[in-house]
Amino acid sequence: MDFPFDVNALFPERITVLDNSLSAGRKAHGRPDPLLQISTVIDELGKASSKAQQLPAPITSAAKLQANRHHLYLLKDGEQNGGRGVIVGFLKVGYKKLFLLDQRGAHLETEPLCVLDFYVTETLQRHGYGLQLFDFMLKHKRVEPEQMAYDRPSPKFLSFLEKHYDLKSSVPQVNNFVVFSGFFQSRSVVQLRKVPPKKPEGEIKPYSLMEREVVRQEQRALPWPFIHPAGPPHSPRLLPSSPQSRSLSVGSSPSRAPLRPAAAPGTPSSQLSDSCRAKRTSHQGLVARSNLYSRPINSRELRQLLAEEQNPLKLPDHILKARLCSFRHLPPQRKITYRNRPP
Ligand SMILES: CC(=O)SCCNC(=O)CCNC(=O)[C@H](O)C(C)(C)COP(=O)(O)OP(=O)(O)OC[C@H]1O[C@@H](n2cnc3c(N)ncnc32)[C@H](O)[C@@H]1OP(=O)(O)O
Repeated sequence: MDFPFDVNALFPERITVLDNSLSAGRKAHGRPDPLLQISTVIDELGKASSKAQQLPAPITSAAKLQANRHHLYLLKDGEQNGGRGVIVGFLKVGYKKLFLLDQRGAHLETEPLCVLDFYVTETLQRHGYGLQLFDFMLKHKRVEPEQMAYDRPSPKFLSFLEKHYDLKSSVPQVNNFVVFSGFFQSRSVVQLRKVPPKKPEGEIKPYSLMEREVVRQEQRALPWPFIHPAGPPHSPRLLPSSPQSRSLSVGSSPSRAPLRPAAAPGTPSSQLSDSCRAKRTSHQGLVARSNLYSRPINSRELRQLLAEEQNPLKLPDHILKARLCSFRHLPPQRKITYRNRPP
């Protein structure tokens, strides 16, 4: 990527490390860094990178770099463009607080160094420039590739990591970050801290845990309401906190689509995250519908509810109510008492 100014004068080193000061280090003839030109370079690279990754907007810009404690490594080829130099690419890293799941599904709070953006000019890709940038950064930060987290890595980047650093077995996460199996063995990532256990009334579990649970439950036991909890018969509200509602949320219904297998190594965790979001929404809808009843719903009703949850054209609640009533041919008023009036 060339610019209408002398890249060599702006960036004397082959690889320049920029931080939030946007200073390229050595000041030319005692003058301050030409901030405007450095900003132009960063902004143009950010745009090119987002285009290459088909992102809706750049995730790298001069303004963003100034506002964060990230490091941006900028690689030039000083001999091109009539000796004025061209920019070959960049790599941006920074520390992030992340909640990650280890191989056993334990939830950990971590603060690893993350690769946030990485780009080599199209015409210069697959010439080893990416490796030069990455190796430089590893030495500068004194970190190993498996100790790092990768923010939604592209297929090219995943291929790069596998080829150069033999990183291929990723540990599925519920966020967009990818970590590899060595991550949790590494002592230096042990800003690792176990997240204190959630209260029983806590949130829905991460998807990967839910999947494990449902497999176990499907193998072992019938879901609620086939097994009734030891609770009063007229207190059947499915609270999101109850273990029953959790088993509902993980798809124990026979009518639910087959479970996806655990994310394959290298699969971008964004897909997992999307699926997780969908399942949570479904769970919440299901619980909301179940809450319409002042008694435990039976197995047929449960199946019907699950089927409705899967149906993109969800039925209005009053039709759903009528359908559920028709199961036992009882008039609606004897059958169901609403806790909440239907909309
Ligand atoms: C967290 C993130 O930043 S994700 C975003 C990553 N960035 C992008 O996807 C933007 C477009 N891609 C690029 O800019 C570059 O391809 C980079 C930065 C990923 C790699 O830089 P390069 O200079 O091409 O890497 P380098 O030459 O050192 O290594 C080449 C290896 O990278 C991978 N790679 C690079 N380009 C490609 C490609 N077009 N298709 C598939 N794999 C590729 C391959 O493993 C390749 O080895 P191979 O040629 O033997 O198959």
